Amino acid sequence: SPSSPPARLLEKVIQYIDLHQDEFVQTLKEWVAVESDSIQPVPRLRQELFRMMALAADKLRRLGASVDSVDGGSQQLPNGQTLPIPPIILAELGNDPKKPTVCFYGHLDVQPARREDGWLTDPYTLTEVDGKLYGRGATDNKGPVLAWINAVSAFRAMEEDLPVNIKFIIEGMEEAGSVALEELVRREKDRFFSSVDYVVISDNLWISRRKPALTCGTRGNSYFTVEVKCRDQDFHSGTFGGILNEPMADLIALLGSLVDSSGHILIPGIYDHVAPLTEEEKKMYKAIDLDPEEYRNSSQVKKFLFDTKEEILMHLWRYPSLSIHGIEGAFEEPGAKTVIPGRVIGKFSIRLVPHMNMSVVETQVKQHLEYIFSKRNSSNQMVVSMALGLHPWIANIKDNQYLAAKRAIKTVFGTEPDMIRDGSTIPIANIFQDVIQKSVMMLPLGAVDDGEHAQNEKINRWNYIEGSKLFAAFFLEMAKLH
Ligand SMILES: NCCCC(=O)N[C@@H](Cc1c[nH]cn1)C(=O)O
Ligand SMILES: [Zn+2]
Ligand SMILES: [Zn+2]
Repeated sequence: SPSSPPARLLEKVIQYIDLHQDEFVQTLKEWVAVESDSIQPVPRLRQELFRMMALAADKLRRLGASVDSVDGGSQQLPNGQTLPIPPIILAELGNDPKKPTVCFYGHLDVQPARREDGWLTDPYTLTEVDGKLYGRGATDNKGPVLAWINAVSAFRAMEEDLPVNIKFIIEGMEEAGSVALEELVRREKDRFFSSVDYVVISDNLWISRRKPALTCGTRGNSYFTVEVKCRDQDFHSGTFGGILNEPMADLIALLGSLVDSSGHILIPGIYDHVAPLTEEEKKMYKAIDLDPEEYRNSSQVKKFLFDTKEEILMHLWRYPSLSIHGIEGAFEEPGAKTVIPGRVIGKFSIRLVPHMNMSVVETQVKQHLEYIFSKRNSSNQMVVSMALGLHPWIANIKDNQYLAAKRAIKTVFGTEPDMIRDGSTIPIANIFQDVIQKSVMMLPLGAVDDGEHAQNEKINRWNYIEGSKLFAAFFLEMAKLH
């Protein structure tokens, strides 16, 4: 049919991927075996990250790509130490001006994982149980990066012309805040990115176990610290308890004033600019494949704040949420130490949605906390700062690549995708959209229960292999639309 890719070629590619699936799983096993943890700033793990990036560069070179491993410079740690940042890979395969150029972004660093955290298998030994490939990084994000490479390698192995020009930008510091990435994207705007037409990111999950999805938006995040200080040293509560405004009591009152037990944010004006709910949007939530009971059970939560599918999705995707993350300086070890912390820093963040304004939110938060603090008549000092401001991301789903991806999903999975948003933030999406001004699409491969960042992270063999086919079908559909 005019809307499906050249059927015979796709059939051949699909057959190739099926036949070589054990090799693809073996490569994922080799990549998962590298402890490329970017969070713990220790030299041994940095070496592992460098090894990971070298493995990937080598794989891409063997595919025939020209690869530039761009020096990432160094990272200054709060303790004054510096650590090298692993190189960012810029690679390209094909530069036919008649074809569209699709750039894939991915990351090969992972969250920390230790067997004793509750993993049932060694996190760095990819282990298959009932079709599930368990291992740190299996779904976030080594599996999807390899799925894209598998798709390219299928065309190469069969000596078939690639339907699109391919570029890669692969980093090793995403979990640590994509250190050095934005600067590189800005620097390469008129070089590496000048010929890029589309950017594809596959770094989030479906909302279902079996039904594929296309992501058309993510929430942003404004991350705050609130410091309450009496003095730099701690106190003995026997010697000072009763005669001080205790910083911890002030901080608990401040944090306790932010959100009520129904999840409603208590900061005046915070909902003022949230986009009104439309009828069309309501229909979109209805169409999503999510069983709220199954979701709740598999999350091992007794009760969510909301019962219906529509309410749950809206509160994850289209309303802001406020989360309290932690308190620096609090006494959090086991035991019964009678300390009064002298200086504490509370941390919380607000997930932002269209059309909230970052600087308005910052002012609203600061004014609210100042008001609550002033009512306490405390002699302590309070300082509120917005440590991080990440905007929500909205896709242009009218772009050709969304159409191509929908068609490819239909061909490979035999179904229309769930059109979803994501409650988390993928900051690089806005950077690509704003800096290089190219169309960005999020095309996830992993199932809802893959457990990114958690113990027993996995990707299903089915998702990994069908995902490789999906990317191949997507290349063909993109070529047809060009
Ligand atoms: N499924 C992909 C999630 C990626 C992720 O975890 N992003 C972080 C980014 C962030 C936001 N605020 C600070 N960092 C997230 O928490 O959403
Ligand atoms: Zn990720
Ligand atoms: Zn992650």
